[in-house]
This record gives sequence, structure tokens and C-alpha cells, in this order.
Amino acid sequence: MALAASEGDVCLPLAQLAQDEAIACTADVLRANLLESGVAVLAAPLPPRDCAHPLVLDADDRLYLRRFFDLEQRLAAALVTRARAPAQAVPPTLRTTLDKLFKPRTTPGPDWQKLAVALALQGRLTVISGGPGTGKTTTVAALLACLLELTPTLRIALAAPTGKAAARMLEALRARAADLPAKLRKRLPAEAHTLHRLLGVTPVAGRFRHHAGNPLAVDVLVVDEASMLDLALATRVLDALPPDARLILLGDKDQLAAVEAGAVFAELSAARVFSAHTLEQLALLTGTPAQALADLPTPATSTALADSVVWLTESHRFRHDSGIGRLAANINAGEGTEALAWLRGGEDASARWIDDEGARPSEATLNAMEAGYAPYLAALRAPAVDAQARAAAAFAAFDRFRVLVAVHEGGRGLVALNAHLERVLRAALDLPPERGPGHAWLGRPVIVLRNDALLGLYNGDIGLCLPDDSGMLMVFFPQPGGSYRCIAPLRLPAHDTAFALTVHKSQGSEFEEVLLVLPAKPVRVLTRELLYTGVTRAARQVTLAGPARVFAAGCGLRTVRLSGLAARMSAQP
Ligand SMILES: Nc1ncnc2c1ncn2[C@@H]1O[C@H](COP(=O)(O)OP(=O)(O)OP(=O)(O)O)[C@@H](O)[C@H]1O
Repeated sequence: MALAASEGDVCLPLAQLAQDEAIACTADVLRANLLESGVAVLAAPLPPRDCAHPLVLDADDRLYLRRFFDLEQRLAAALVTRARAPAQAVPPTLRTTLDKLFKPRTTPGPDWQKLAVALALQGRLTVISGGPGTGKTTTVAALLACLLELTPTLRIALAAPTGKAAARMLEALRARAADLPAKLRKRLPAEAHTLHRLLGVTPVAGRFRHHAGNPLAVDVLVVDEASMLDLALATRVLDALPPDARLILLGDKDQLAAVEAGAVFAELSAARVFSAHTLEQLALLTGTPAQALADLPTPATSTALADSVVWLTESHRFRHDSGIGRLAANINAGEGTEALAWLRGGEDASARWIDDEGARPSEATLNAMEAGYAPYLAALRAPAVDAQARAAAAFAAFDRFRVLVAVHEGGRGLVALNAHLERVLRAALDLPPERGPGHAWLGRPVIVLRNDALLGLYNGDIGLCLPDDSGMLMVFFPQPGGSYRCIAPLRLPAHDTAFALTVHKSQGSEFEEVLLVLPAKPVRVLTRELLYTGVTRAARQVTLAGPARVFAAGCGLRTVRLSGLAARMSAQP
């Protein structure tokens, strides 16, 4: 079970477990043995309160670690309670506001951004799924404008699983809110938090200061990059949210799931289903012709998350047929061979392919890696007025490009590519030979691997080693408001070099250009979701380097996360 959890699964179906070579018996025999031995207890529908069994078996023969069963049960109940909360009346005056915020469309079809706002105005749980640039943040800016118009004193919190994602969200929200009246803009939050910081980290792992007994003082919580939410964190967020607060989850259902167990966002946003009554209300509020909504699924029996899920599918950042959009669509559809045909033909400069089959990256791949960081090298060499100005220039140059990888080890993995780029940069800057792994040197980018609440650093934060105004090498981290704070290298929690990042660690970030280096052989972690997430980190240009068969195999491989969340939500009384 622990192995399954480490691969992201929340539970294991008994039938699958029974096929394991080490177990080799029927599911019936396995069930009887587990229950008789006292290792597992039946959930009917919940396990008895005071039992000490480490495993729980549910009515559909899913076997859980006790902790995961409790979390999943709690999360399902909390989500369904929120989704079923009676619809809130929306004053008709908001129709005028919505019309002002969303100009009539020039393209056919309903305006899903406007519909998403109308839906979120009525409910306490709204899940908005969309690929890059589909207007999720713009939608939230409009929603907050409507809510603030109704309640000027509304307490809004913005959060994301990583510091980078939180900072991007705040920046994007400010930009999207630029057209709002100044009195509303002023009331938007000035900060976005990591979820850990919002919930309040305590010295006890997994315990937060805010929970059901000490809820967050918020009326609306917006969580961006929600596909990175694992089961445990999602449960803590729901626990800490006051019952009448609104929760808005933004994410991309096609992206990689969290590193830890669970694929909460993908499960929540898998289907969008509306009741006939809600569609009627939405049509009224948004002025959408009922005909335009007629094709939407309206099941006879309501589903757990009916009227809570919206998909945004139109990218405003790049056209569907532009290189990055087209490649992302091919990957999502499992069309690796089709993608390779046009990538190899060099049809679109925004998506490039380097045929590279060796155990180590070819000359062409290494050249692309080094060329990508040439502007960063130039920024490190350039004179600067002061340390803050140098940090701003260095971050701007560093953040425009990133090397992404699927695996840690091997000649094409994270460690090897970081080592290569370190050697190249040190040679170019005439730095003395390495003094061993982990020390500071001018220009070293670092990624934080552990939360350190005291220092205010969180897993995934990225800093750059640069001189401070006294010439001492420090690690600079961006902070809200655009300035940089610096921390002595020796004080940093566990960290690593960050020229190359795993695709997992790149979630929540976006770069002008991305070079995605694939491994030499197909591996289990190289899935459709990983390729999609990697490719969609690029805003302007993506280059893939690897063997064609590895890319094609990855497009054909879907991530399967075993979980019972959807079933448990449907089973809620
Ligand atoms: N309805 C629209 N019409 C035209 N442009 C739009 C529309 N909605 C959003 N945009 C523009 O598209 C770009 C992306 O919008 P936005 O940041 O809201 O998308 P997102 O889904 O939050 O993106 P991300 O992938 O960064 O999370 C922005 O430049 C925004 O101004």
C-alpha cells in the first residue's frame, strides 16, 4: 500500500492486488484473509470509530491505508456539502455588470467565461478547468469585481500550491483587473499565498494553524494551479474554509497530478454537468440564448458536482493551430506520430524537434541548452547600479528559458544536465573549479526542496546566487511588490541547482522558451500528462529533444491514479 501511495495512488482495487505475484490468490480469498487477520476493517459505509486496523476495505473492494480513507471520506463529504449548498440569489443588477465586463462575442458559441462567473456567483464551489491562456484569471478578476460590487468588505484570499504559482497568479490578476473601476481594483488582495502559508504551517508535519476549529477568516478563497493539490492538502483546505465561504478552484484537468497521492482536480473536473434549472438561470443572467446551451449534458439524476464545473477551452494566448497549441492538442489526443510528422517538417517555428537518440544529449541539444541561457550569462556579466537592479536583470533573463526533464538520473536526466550547465557557466564566468556539490557560486540558480516557515521559503521557490551590495554572495528570492530579499547560502533549507527542472517541479511556472529533454528509453513516468504539462510551460517557443519512439510512447501512455473520490462523492447521502 505504501508503494502504491508513493506512486500517487490513494487506494488499490482488491482484484488488482490479488493478481500480484507475491499474493496470487482470488480477490475473495484475499478479502477474507485481510478481514479475518484484523489487518483490514470493512467500511460500511464508515469504519467503526475506535478500531485500530491499519487498512480499510470499502464496499467496492478498494483497499486503503486508514489515513487515506479518512482523508478521502472527509474531502468527499466537504465538497458535496459545498456543491449542494442552496444557490445564492444573484441580484438582477449584476446582469448589467456582467454585460459591461464581457463584451458580446464575435465568435460563435456561448461565452464560457461569462457563464463561469454567473455560475460562481450562485454557488459555494466552482471548479474552472482550462489549458494555458484560456482566460481563467480573467474570469476570476471579473468574478471578484461582481462579488465586490455586492459586498465591498468581502474578504478575499488568493493561494496556490507553490510560491511561484501564487506570485504569477497575483501578477496576472492585477494585469487582468487593470480595466476595472479603481474603487474595485483597490479592494483586490495585495498578496497571494502558498497554501501552506495561508493555512499556517506548524512544527508538526501535516498540522496547520487553520482547521475546522479555527477556520480561515475569508469569504472567498481562490486556489490557482489546483491540479497540484494532493488528497491531504485538498482536505486541509476544505477543513479550514468556513462553511459559507466560496471556494474557486482553477486548474487544468489535463496537467500532471500532484506529486503526493491523489488526483483531486482531475477527478473534480472530469465532467461538467448542469441541471435544467441552473441552465435557465445562467441563460437569464448572462443573456445567453437558451439554444446555445441546449447541447449541454443535463442528466435526469443530479451528480455530486452538478452545476459546479466549467471548462474553458479557447486559448487567447496562442491559436489552437499555432505550434504550441497544436502540439498540446496532439499530445492530449495521443497523436504522437501525427505530431512528429509536422514537428520534423519544421512547419512552425514555435514548436521544434531535435532528433536525439543517444544515452547523452547530442551536440545540437547541448547547444540549444547553452543558447537558452546565453542571455542569463550576459545579465550576470553586465554592470549594475546595485544588488536589487542586478537581481531584477538576472531574474528577467533567467526566467525566460528553462530546460525541463522527465527523469532525475541518467545522461539525459536532471543531475547530468544541471552538472553540464554548471560547468559551462562557471567556465564562461572564469569561476574557480567546483568545491563540491551544494555550495554557492555566482549565478547558481537554486530550487528549494523543503518548506521553511521561519525563513518564509517553500518547496519549489527559486533563487539566484548573486552578490549583495557589499559583494558577498547571497541567494536572492523575488518577493511581492517586485523587490528581492537575500538569504545567506548556509541558511537555505535543502535545495538543488535549477538550470534544469523536472516537469513536476515546473508546474505553476511559465517561460518564454522551454527545452524539454526526453530520456533515451521509454519510462513509466513519461506520460501524456507529463508531455502536455512540459510543452504548455512555454509561452513562445518549445523545443523537444529526444528519440521519436520515446515521444510517441509517452503520448500513448496515460497517467492512472487509483482513487475512490468520485465514487465517494456520488455515495454521499
Ligand atoms: N475573452 C477574452 N478575449 C480576448 N482575450 C482574452 C480573453 N480572456 C482572456 N484574454 C487574454 O488572454 C490572456 C490569458 O488570459 P488569462 O491570464 O486570464 O488566462 P489563464 O487561463 O489564467 O492563463 P494561465 O495559463 O497563465 O493560467 C491574457 O492576455 C488575457 O488578457
